[in-house]
Amino acid sequence: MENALEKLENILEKEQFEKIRKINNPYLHEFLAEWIEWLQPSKIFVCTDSPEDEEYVRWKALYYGEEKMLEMPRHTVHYDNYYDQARDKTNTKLLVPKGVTLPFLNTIEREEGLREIREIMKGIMKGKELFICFFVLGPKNSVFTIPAVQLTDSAYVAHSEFLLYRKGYEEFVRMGPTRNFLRFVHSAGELDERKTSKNLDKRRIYIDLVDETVYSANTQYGGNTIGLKKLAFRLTIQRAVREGWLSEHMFLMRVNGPNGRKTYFTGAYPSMCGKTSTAMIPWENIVGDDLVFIKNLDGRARAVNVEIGVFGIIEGVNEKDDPIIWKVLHSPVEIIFSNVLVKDGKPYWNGMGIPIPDEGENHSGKWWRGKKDAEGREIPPSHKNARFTVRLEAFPNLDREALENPCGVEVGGMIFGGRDPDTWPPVREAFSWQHGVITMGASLESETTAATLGKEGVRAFNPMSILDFLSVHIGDYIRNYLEFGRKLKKTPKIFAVNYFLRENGQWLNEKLDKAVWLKWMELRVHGDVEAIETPIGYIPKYEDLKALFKQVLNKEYTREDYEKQFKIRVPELLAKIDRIWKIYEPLDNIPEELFEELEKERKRLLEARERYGEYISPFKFLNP
Ligand SMILES: Nc1nc2c(ncn2[C@@H]2O[C@H](COP(=O)(O)OP(=O)(O)O)[C@@H](O)[C@H]2O)c(=O)[nH]1
Ligand SMILES: C=C(OP(=O)(O)O)C(=O)O
Ligand SMILES: [Mn+2]
Repeated sequence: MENALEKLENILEKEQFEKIRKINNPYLHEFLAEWIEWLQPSKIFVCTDSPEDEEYVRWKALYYGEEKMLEMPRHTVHYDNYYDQARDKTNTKLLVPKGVTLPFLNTIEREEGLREIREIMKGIMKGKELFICFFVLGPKNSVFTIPAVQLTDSAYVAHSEFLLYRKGYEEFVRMGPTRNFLRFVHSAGELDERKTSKNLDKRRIYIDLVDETVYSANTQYGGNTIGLKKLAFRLTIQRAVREGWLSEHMFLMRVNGPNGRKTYFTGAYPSMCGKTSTAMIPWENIVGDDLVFIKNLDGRARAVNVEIGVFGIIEGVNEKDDPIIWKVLHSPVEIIFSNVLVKDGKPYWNGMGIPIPDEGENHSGKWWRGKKDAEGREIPPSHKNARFTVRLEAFPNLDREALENPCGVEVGGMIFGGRDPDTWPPVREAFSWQHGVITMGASLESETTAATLGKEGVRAFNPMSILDFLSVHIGDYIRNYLEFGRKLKKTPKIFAVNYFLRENGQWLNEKLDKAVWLKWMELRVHGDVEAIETPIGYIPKYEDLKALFKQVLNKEYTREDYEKQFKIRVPELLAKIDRIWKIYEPLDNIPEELFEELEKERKRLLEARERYGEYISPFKFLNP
């Protein structure tokens, strides 16, 4: 019988085969041979780490019409189908062995799922070119490194990955025979005249936890297709829980303290809830904006950015609030804009703070102001989930050393936050690791956004901002978190933030106020300021915030604003504990500490209500 390598020799052109032959890995060869036979591409290109191969992919994205050039050199625009603009939760499923169920997530029995996805993908690349690409997650040559191979017939997807991930071909050559790599098989499927996926009824994202392989078909939107991003995330969560580390939906940034002190923070907020905009605050430094790995190295929690680029939301990016992103988006560095309005070669998006043309091309095709979609809804100039893809090296505020350090950076603080209109104060600190993990991380709720298909603005349970990606039982996931903290010699402090408090339809905070919360948290990590003890954790003292508002934003911060923002909302907080309790109670396998910690918090709130009433001014806790 022919072995896999011989098969590949027969299928691939000589030049391409030589690239594969250099990788001495029968597991890779088998995977490639099997899938190439199944997908039946008409042409195959293997990407090494050379600049020429990357250039080839970039050029093919233009050649096949998946991207178009814009006026500014190195800028391109890509469109996804009008109905393919966000993550498709309904058709994303975890393949699980018979009899296994996982709370909250769509699952399908593995054999059945594999049969279905194979059927959908059979011959799907006829007439198309397959790109075989190698990358690594995390820095190279480190305890964090996870290699991955991507098969895709979308040059746009491959191009995006070259902007977002470290190249991994040489790593595969170096590794030799090993099964230890993640696998992604993607096809955009049949394309329409606008080069967007046509057969959305057959859109599927199937995650095989056994073979560490993710299949994605008949979709182009990055959140569904870029293998190393949210698809790999499901696989790495599983690995992390198995091996005792953390794979998280978090930004990683440096907050600059007094006298040049550098303190690193991670922040877990659900999609579209402020990770990128927080990590991009001009006077602080970004390391990553979406995914981190955290490991216990020598008793300290150390974190790396999984990626090297940003797939960021462009809506609302304007010169005033996001000066750095704004500048990068207007400079001739390599950028893919997706689902924005284009007129005369220039990209435009909602909320960019300058006049937007009344016509052009956007995610709906030819567009004019007032245009309605098939459902009768008016189409805005750009989609809410329109994005930009760019390398981090384009940003002047990048902490390059932290990005490249194979041992990562020590985490001083971990932040949890979401879109919460009425319950949590803007910032607070947990009493302990366990208190933070349970009452902040595991109790996170957030209003749904346009990052997923479906209704927006619905309050939803989203523990650690990870619910959409959770590939293990939530009880095991939380237990691993608690355990991770217990084993550290020094635990990071845990904080919760809320940028989205509303009263009478008005935000209680401005977008840049978060810069002040960050500075306060930095001071707290080092014990430089005191804080007020409340039933739900420590909150800032008015005087400290007043000084920080002046110093950081040159703004007057009034006592009234402080009281309004930081009052302890007992009824909402109690209702929330009830909601969270009810979610966890029926699940088996939830660590007992979770209920204990929630019960203690409930008791503290009831006592406070007894003494001070339902809505408690923070000043009350200062002078009881
Ligand atoms: N009201 C309000 N909106 C914000 C704030 N920070 C970010 N946003 C908006 O939230 C959306 C998503 O932000 P982004 O940082 O890209 O979220 P990510 O997906 O978590 O990285 C954007 O439309 C921002 O304008 C804030 O402090 N207040
Ligand atoms: C790519 C995504 O990430 P985020 O919105 O968190 O930036 C996504 O959710 O589709
Ligand atoms: Mn983001």
